[in-house]
Amino acid sequence: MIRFEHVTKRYADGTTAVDDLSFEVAEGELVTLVGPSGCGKTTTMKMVNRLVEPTSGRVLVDGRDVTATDPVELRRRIGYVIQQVGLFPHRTVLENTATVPRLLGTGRAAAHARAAELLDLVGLDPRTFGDRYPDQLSGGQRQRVGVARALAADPPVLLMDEPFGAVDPVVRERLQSEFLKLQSRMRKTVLFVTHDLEEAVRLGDRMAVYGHGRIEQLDTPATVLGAPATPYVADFVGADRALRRLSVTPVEEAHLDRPPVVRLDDPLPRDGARAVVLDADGRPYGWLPGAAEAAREHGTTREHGTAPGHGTAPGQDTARRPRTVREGARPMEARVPLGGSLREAFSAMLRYDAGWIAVVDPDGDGRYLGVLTPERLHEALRRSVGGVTPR
Ligand SMILES: Nc1ncnc2c1ncn2[C@@H]1O[C@H](COP(=O)(O)OP(=O)(O)OP(=O)(O)O)[C@@H](O)[C@H]1O
Repeated sequence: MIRFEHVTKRYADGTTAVDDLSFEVAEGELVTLVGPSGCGKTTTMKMVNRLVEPTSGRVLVDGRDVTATDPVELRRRIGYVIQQVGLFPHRTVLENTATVPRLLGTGRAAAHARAAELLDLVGLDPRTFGDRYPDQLSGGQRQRVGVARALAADPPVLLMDEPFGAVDPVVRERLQSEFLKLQSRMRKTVLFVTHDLEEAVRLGDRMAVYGHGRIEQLDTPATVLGAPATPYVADFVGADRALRRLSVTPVEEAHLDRPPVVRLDDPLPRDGARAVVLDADGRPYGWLPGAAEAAREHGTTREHGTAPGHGTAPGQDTARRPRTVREGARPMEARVPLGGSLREAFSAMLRYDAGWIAVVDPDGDGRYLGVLTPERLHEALRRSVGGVTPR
């Protein structure tokens, strides 16, 4: 747990970087600090591991005033990830990752084994990357090593200062997703500085919006976006905050439709409605057009007689018509986990031009739970951005 009590930092030249700051990051919580350049985010963070000392007030980590702790020992207990990752150029990726455990006295073999585990955890195969040097990695890979290295001593507290700042938006989004997955397992206490509002919204259990040296609002992303506390925050989160809310509004049970379900090995229902097709493990496999829909399509094919690879010999139409669910099933690629964001669902719907999105169990094996239709998605979107609740 990290606690700031009336902390002020005035630099020697008189700049007040942080002004009477009080807030707390609970154990296992990830708080993002977001705000314009120069508003004191980095200074706040550096006061936790004593790279900067407060002018007044106290910073406590796990109840202990950091100024009463030896800075070297403190920094070993607090993982620190920065944008310019600061890897040692003449050490391999594995050696870089094992740095802190080695400093803490762990034997070489054990430290390397742990480092290999961590590299794996952040998505770098230690057999491929372990023996490389930092300049043989891409920017995104270096960032991952930075995260792995910060985790190596298993610190309860992580400070992350624009850790994904140096990579392009696509890689950044992937690193964010992976980090979220990791955090849901590790539950570290994290202070995460970013310029990027999307990132702050996506990653934070809570987000602190900074004005000059002060926090203007500290709350869940949904609340900051939905009910900005001050005109400054409203301005900062922008006019399109309603849209941003989509990123933080989860797909819920109540949004789901439950059309008929058939199994892959079932016989084809004759007069059925459109159905969802599940495989033997209860995962979505595809969808089956309703009888009327299928007949319409076959009618069209017969009329034009142009289906590729088929002649016009009598009886072929019947042969072409599927007889089992497996033959008749069409792919259903668009899927989101329950609890995934409406934004994710919306973008899957657009990407696959899909009428149905399969909603699956987020834990384990992707079991089918229901579908999200365009109508239900629309309804959920309207509710999320504060529109009229449909009756
Ligand atoms: N060592 C220093 N001496 C004097 N002023 C400093 C020092 N470090 C930072 N500042 C000033 O303190 C203020 C806050 O800086 P800080 O780096 O904490 O902001 P930030 O919000 O992290 O900015 P950015 O997003 O640009 O990194 C700025 O006005 C900065 O110029």
